[in-house]
This record gives sequence, structure tokens and C-alpha cells, in this order.
Amino acid sequence: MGGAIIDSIIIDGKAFAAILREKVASHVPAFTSATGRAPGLAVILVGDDPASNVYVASKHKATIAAGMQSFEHRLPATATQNQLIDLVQKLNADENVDGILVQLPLPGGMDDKAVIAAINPEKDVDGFHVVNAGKLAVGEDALVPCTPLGCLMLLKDRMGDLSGQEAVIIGRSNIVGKPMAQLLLNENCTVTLAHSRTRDLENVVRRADIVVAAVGRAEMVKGSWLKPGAVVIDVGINRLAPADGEAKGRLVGDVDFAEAAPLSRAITPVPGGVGPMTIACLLRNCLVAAYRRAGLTQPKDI
Ligand SMILES: NC(=O)C1=CN([C@@H]2O[C@H](COP(=O)(O)OP(=O)(O)OC[C@H]3O[C@@H](n4cnc5c(N)ncnc54)[C@H](OP(=O)(O)O)[C@@H]3O)[C@@H](O)[C@H]2O)C=CC1
Ligand SMILES: Nc1nc(=O)c2c([nH]1)NC[C@@H]1CN(c3ccc(C(=O)N[C@@H](CCC(=O)O)C(=O)O)cc3)C=[N+]21
Repeated sequence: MGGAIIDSIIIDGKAFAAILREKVASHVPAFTSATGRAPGLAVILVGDDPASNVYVASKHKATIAAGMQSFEHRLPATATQNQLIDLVQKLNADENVDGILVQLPLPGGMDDKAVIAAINPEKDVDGFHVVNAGKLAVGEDALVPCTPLGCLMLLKDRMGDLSGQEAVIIGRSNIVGKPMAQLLLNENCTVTLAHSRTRDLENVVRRADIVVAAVGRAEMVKGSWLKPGAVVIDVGINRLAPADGEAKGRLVGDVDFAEAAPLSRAITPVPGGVGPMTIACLLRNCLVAAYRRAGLTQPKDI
């Protein structure tokens, strides 16, 4: 029922991500022949959180599929922060490593900020280092956090020029909400950054042409909150409790998709929306970091 209409509204992040990964892969041979090595991504996982294990495995697979080198480092949950920082420093000094990603969250007791600060900003493919956050804020060439970069690519693909659009971002984390705001501001949107202390969130959201939900609360944004015709980007990844007969609960976003889709001009699903873009942008950032470190002109089509 209404399948065709809904399909054209759904933003296929998975397909878009596959195209971006192909583009990244297409530039690997030129880099490799110029430098004698493939771009390299190092991923560090501390402890064995099952969700993190799944993410790290899919990053590894995507890195190899793009023709890049993947270096996986696992530390036990009992590792100390100094051991982790020592490993980061070793990777900073490793010529074959262009990108370093420390999978978050870290086990309790470790200070994310101190660990991120230890990463060479030129290899900070997550874009979490203060140098990259600062560059993004002042409009300089930065390594941009993968998730908001992927959201921006999807928005520009659907909407073209974003100038003058009212954008409401829900969530102000350093890894999603804040860099998303900077990116949309750079695109000349009028940006509102909402958070847990925002009063009357529904009415704030109702003025948006673009809604980005990055909260971590299952199906919080209701259809009735949206201005009809809004473009909705759902960053949330929430696992529901298993229903009867299910081994695992369903994955849902921060937006009530069934309510929102009929009202939206376009909307990303969960899964299959922003998530796959995050991984594709990680490969993109690693390629960009590799080209920059090698002093080569970076490809323009990624
Ligand atoms: N698809 C992907 O690739 C990725 C998905 N995610 C997902 O995105 C979601 C957000 O992640 P992240 O930014 O790291 O989360 P954080 O927990 O760091 O931040 C959540 C933000 O939501 C705000 N918030 C919490 N409750 C409410 C509320 N009731 N009303 C309005 N705002 C609220 C918080 O406000 P305050 O600051 O006031 O506390 C905070 O700014 C999660 O579901 C995560 O799993 C994250 C990264 C990548
Ligand atoms: N240093 C660091 N960088 C990160 O970028 C980072 C991190 N730590 N910690 C965890 C979050 C989360 N994250 C996701 C990546 C891909 C999907 C993804 O591909 N999701 C699939 C579904 C996957 C599934 O089925 O579980 C989808 O939405 O279609 C989701 C979430 C990256 N993160």
C-alpha cells in the first residue's frame, strides 16, 4: 500500500554508501602506485563489548574491500589508559598508518578526551581531536566526523543547495550534533541545536525544513512534530527489547518512522540510512588523510 510513494521518499543510505565506497576504492590504485603502499586504517578496540565488536568487524571488512590496509588492535578491558596511549603513539609514528580510530565508548575509568588528544590530528579519521573540531568551527580544512559528514552528503544529494534552510538538530554531542551544526552553518542553513534542556522541543522541531535527530531515544520524534515536507535524517541507533519469538530486538531510530515517513519530503530509515554512511565516510577520511600526508592532491569527487 503506497509502496511506490514511500520508496521515493526513503533515502537509501546503504546504496549511497556503496557508491561512495566504490569511489574511494577507485582512487586507491593511484595512491598505491605513487607511494608504494595502500592507505592504512588502524582501529583499536578496548574490551569486548558485543556491539563494538560488530562495528569493528564491519569497518575491517569495508577497509579491505576498498583495497586499503586494515590494522586491528585489540586490548583487554583490563588494559590501562597509558597502555592505550602508548599504542596510539606507536601508530602515530607508523608510516603505514594514515588513519587511527579508537572505538568508543571506552571502558569505564578511561578518559576519552585524553586518549583522543594523543592521536596525531593528521591521522584523526574520526575528526574528534580538538584541532579538527577547531578547524571545522573556523571553516578550515579539517577531518570531519564521519556521521555528520555522511548526513550532509545525503542532504545535499536530495536537496541541492541548502542555503537559507531552517535546520533543527536534536542532540549536541561532540561526535554528532555539534559538528552537524557546524557543517550546516557552513552550508548557510539557519541552525538550531536542541538538547535535553530545550523547552517545547515539538514546536522547535515544527519550524524545521531539515531535522537531524541524534539523541539515542527510540522513536522519540513523532510525526505530529514535523512540518509537512521536512527532510528527516535519523542518526539514532536503538535496539528495542525482543518481541515474542525474536532472538534480538529490532533496530529503530530516534524518529517514529511509520508516523514520520508519510509527512516527510525525504527520510532516512534505520537500519540502512545514516549507519552505512558512517563507515563509507571513515574510508573516505582515511583516503583523504593518506593523500594529505603523502603531499598528493586529494581526489575531488569524494
Ligand atoms: N548512525 C551512526 O553512524 C551513529 C549513530 N549514533 C547514534 O546516535 C544517537 C546519538 O548519539 P550521540 O550523539 O553519541 O549521543 P549522546 O548521548 O552523546 O548525546 C545525546 C544528545 O541528546 C540529547 N538528549 C537526550 N535526551 C533528550 C531529550 N529528551 N530531548 C532532547 N534532547 C535530548 C542530549 O542532551 P544533553 O546534552 O542536554 O544531555 C545529548 O546532547 C545514539 O542513538 C547513537 O547510537 C551515534 C554515532 C554514530
Ligand atoms: N571512534 C568511534 N567512531 C565511530 O564512528 C563510532 C564509535 N567510535 N562508536 C560507535 C559509533 C556507532 N557507529 C556506527 C557505525 C555504523 C553503523 C551501521 O552501519 N549501522 C547499520 C546497522 C548495523 C546493525 O545491524 O547493527 C545501519 O544503520 O544500517 C551504526 C553505528 C560508529 N560509531
